[in-house]
Formats: sequence, C-alpha cells, structure tokens
Amino acid sequence: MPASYKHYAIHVPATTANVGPGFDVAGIALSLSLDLKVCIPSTSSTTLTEQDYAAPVITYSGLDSANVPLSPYKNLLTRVALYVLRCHEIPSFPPGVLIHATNGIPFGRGLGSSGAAVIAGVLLGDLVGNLSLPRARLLDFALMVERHPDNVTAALVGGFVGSYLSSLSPSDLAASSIPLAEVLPEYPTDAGPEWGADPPRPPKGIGHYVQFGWATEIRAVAVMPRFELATAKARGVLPEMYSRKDLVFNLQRLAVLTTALARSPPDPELIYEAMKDRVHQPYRMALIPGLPEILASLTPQSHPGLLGICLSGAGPTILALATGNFDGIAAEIKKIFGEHGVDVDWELLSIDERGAWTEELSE
Ligand SMILES: Nc1ncnc2c1ncn2[C@@H]1O[C@H](COP(=O)(O)OP(=O)(O)OP(=O)(O)O)[C@@H](O)[C@H]1O
Ligand SMILES: N[C@@H](CCO)C(=O)O
Repeated sequence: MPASYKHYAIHVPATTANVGPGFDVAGIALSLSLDLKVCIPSTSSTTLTEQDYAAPVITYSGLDSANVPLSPYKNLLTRVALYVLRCHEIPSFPPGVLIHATNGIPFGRGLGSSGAAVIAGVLLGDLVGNLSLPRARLLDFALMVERHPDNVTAALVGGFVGSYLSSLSPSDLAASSIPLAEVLPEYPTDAGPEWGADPPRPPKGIGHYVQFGWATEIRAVAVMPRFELATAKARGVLPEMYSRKDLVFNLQRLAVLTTALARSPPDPELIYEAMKDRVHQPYRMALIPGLPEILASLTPQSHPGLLGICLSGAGPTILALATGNFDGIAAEIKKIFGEHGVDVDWELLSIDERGAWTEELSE
C-alpha cells in the first residue's frame, strides 16, 4: 500500500442532445452530474512496463451503479482512459489508482450518461498520464469514441452548444472509422492486459463548436420514463435519406432556435414552433409510448410558461423548456405517459455553463 495519495475530483454534467431540430448538432449541459474521485499514489510513475501492470480499483455509488461493470477493462470510463494513455505510449494505469464514481445521470434515458462517461474517461486518462491536453484535443479523443458530437461537446465545454465534425482527409477518415471495439479493446481481466498494437490516434481537429447565448430564466423540465432506450437501438430506426422538405423544415427552425433561446424575455410562440423536428422524432415514436400525444398536446397556450418540447437525446426522456408552471407541465407529461403504462420520474434542471472540470483535492 503506498504511503500517500494525491486526490482529485472530475466533474462532468449531464446533457440533452438534438434540442428540437438540432439532430446530432445541438446540445445543452444540464445540472445533473457524473463525479469521480481519483486517488493516485504520490510515488507512481507513468513510465511503466508490462511487468508493472496493475489494474485500478473502481467503485460506484448513485444511479444505476449496480449495472456497471467494475472490471477496468470492461468499464467505459477506464477503457476510454486507457485509450488516451495508450495513444501517448503509456501502456497502463500506474499501480494503486483508486476511482470512485458517484453517478447522478440515469443510464439510457437520453440525458447523455455515455457522453459524460466518455468525457470523464478522457479527463481521467489526461490526469493519470499527466498529459495536460488542450480542450480541443480532449474533444478529439471523445469523438473517436462517441461519433456524434452533440452530447460530448456540451458535456466538455458546458452551456448551449452547436457542433460539427470536420471533413477528414482519406487517411484520417480511415483512422477515425476504425470500429469502436478496436479503439476501446476489452482486455481479458484475469490474464492481464494484452499490450497488442498501438490504437489509432485521433486525427487533429475532428470537432468544432460554438457556444450560443442562453436566457437565464429558461429552465428544463426533464421527464424520465423508468425504462432504458439504448442510443444504438434508437439510431437504428432512423432512415438513411431524407426529403428536401423535411431537411429545410429542420434547418429553418434550427437557425431561429439558436438565437431565440438567448433572447430575454423568450418568445414562446417563436420557440415552440422552432423546437419542432422531422429528422428523428417521427421515427422514434414507435419506441416511446405516448410520445406523439405529448408532443401534440402541450403548447404555450395550454400550459403558460412552456416554451417548447422535444425528445431529449435519443429518448425516452422528454425535455420541456419553460420559464414557469414547471409542476403543471411535468404533471401533464406524467399523466400521458401513465395512460400508456409508463412510470416516470421528473426533475427541474438548469443549464450548466461550466462543463467538465478537474480539481485537486486537499485531503
Ligand atoms: N458512468 C458510467 N460508467 C460506465 N458506463 C456508463 C456510465 N454511464 C453510462 N454508461 C454506459 O452507457 C450506456 C448508456 O448509453 P446510451 O448512449 O445508450 O444512453 P445515454 O447516453 O444515457 O443516452 P443519450 O445518448 O440518448 O443521451 C449504459 O448502459 C452504460 O453501459
Ligand atoms: N444525437 C444523438 C444523441 C443521443 O446520444 C441521437 O439522437 O442519436
């Protein structure tokens, strides 16, 4: 057992992705979080050989913690951290690292739990490897793992964010197209790590973003059904091709929405229409009982205070942006879900402007 440890904390916010018509583009960081406490032996070295291999010990508390694999070679956080380390010629965690995760983001509900875990993993690798990577490079690593930028960008930088992926050169495209299973190898646990070939480095500058303004009186009512919907499944129902009419419908609304949510006081009529979508919600309705009725029946007229309503991320959570009447809005959504046999929890959330951050703790 090492004589002393250095203690750190890593904080990553939840996110809602898509934001109305902004499929794979617009995300908002919200006031739920994944928090890691990381203890690193003061004496540890990053110049390890295979003989020095020692797996970190991971523990969890909070939401869905019973469902997380604790093997560092299966857990998403540590697999991502290992990927970052191995891209910097550091083959493993230094011996004796302890990680405790306190999870406040429910899994598979459309509130960016996997995006938060990916960002936490990138920050963990950066911390343990003593790498001090700039934010843009941290984002490159995150985008090698989660290929749509809306959750991870908002989780990393905070606020209401729009992002796009660069057009890559053919060789960079080949590197970034390597299957995730190869980017994040699952090593056998009992035999120790297989050092194998170096993983593909992320091309530089994969993702670009801009932070939009946000009217501070706007809050987010998140109504979370008590069932998980895996993002992969919810992406599987989307078509490959869209009509020009539907694309223009979304582009027109997104252009208006990004500025409308920054104006104070917010204009409910403008925002309500600008939060409509024809790119993902219509196709995901079959996966979320009650979604068509919820989107059709709550309006700024029926529920004063409501600004707009949409699916949060890949669902099944419903996101209602509002300036008041939060209980009334949540109660109506809960009622409609109830009529479809779906139990829910709900939370009133604020925007998180800070994004992800790491601190050294004194104890
Ligand atoms: N803190 C965590 N630690 C380890 N694994 C996690 C953590 N958070 C999420 N995961 C993994 O990610 C999965 C959920 O990812 P998924 O993309 O399906 O949903 P989501 O990220 O919650 O929703 P969305 O992407 O629509 O916002 C979980 O089932 C779990 O395997
Ligand atoms: N833009 C993504 C967010 C979910 O992670 C989707 O809707 O599939």
